Amino acid sequence: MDRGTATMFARARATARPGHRARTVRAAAKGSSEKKRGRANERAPLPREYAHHAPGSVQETDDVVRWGYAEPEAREKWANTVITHVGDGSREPVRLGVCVGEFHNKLMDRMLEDARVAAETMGATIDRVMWVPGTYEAPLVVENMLQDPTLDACVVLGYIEKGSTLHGQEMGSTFSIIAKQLELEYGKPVGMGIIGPGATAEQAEERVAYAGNAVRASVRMARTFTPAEAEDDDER
Ligand SMILES: Nc1c(NC[C@H](O)[C@H](O)[C@H](O)CO)[nH]c(=O)[nH]c1=O
Ligand SMILES: CC(=O)[C@@H](O)COP(=O)(O)O
Repeated sequence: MDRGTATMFARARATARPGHRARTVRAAAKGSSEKKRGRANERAPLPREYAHHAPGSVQETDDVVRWGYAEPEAREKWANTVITHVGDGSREPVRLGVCVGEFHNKLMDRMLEDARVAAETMGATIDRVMWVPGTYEAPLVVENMLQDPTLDACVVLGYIEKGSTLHGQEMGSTFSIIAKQLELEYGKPVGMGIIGPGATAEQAEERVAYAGNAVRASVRMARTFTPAEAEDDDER
């Protein structure tokens, strides 16, 4: 990480809302409540519509995954370590906001549908969708969605195409830094369903499933880290 980026993160941490960390921990603890335990471990089959998946991605398989640390011969080595997989054991409903770039409208229609199917499979709902001209417009929408107490997480869908200059790279890294900074500031996950930068149209076609990946990741994250005030709102 270069110095400018490190300074930006340091500033974000310094200005993060006071007490947020405590709320996050409380929310995580709440995740193990009776209510959540009741719906634990239900799994719906995942659709396999697209050819390309992130290699080795756990979310992308319905097969039983065997973890090295859980094998009998490894148990002793890990006996004193708490090992968890974020979001596991919870089917808590998660309310998502989705921000989509109009720049590649046809592809985005398909990514949005992939996101919807993934949300449904995960026991989450997409409660709000906002289309923006392109990825550069997404940061303000992400912030707005994270501020909304009726939403638990936000997912951004986009495609940053291969251009002839560094414009796309600049867009991608600027957006990534801001999105992750906002995630830390608000303590709500921001799912990154962005293809590229630098992806050709053919590569983009094969990566529509990045939308579902981002939904599954942010739903799992929200189940563990959703801030207390968003949950409290539900319980009032
Ligand atoms: N070229 C891509 C864009 N460009 C549009 C910008 O995001 C923005 O709307 C414009 O600069 C006005 O502020 N957006 C993408 O999402 N993907 C691209 O490949
Ligand atoms: C990634 C882009 O925005 C792209 O369309 C712009 O192309 P260029 O890098 O040739 O300006």
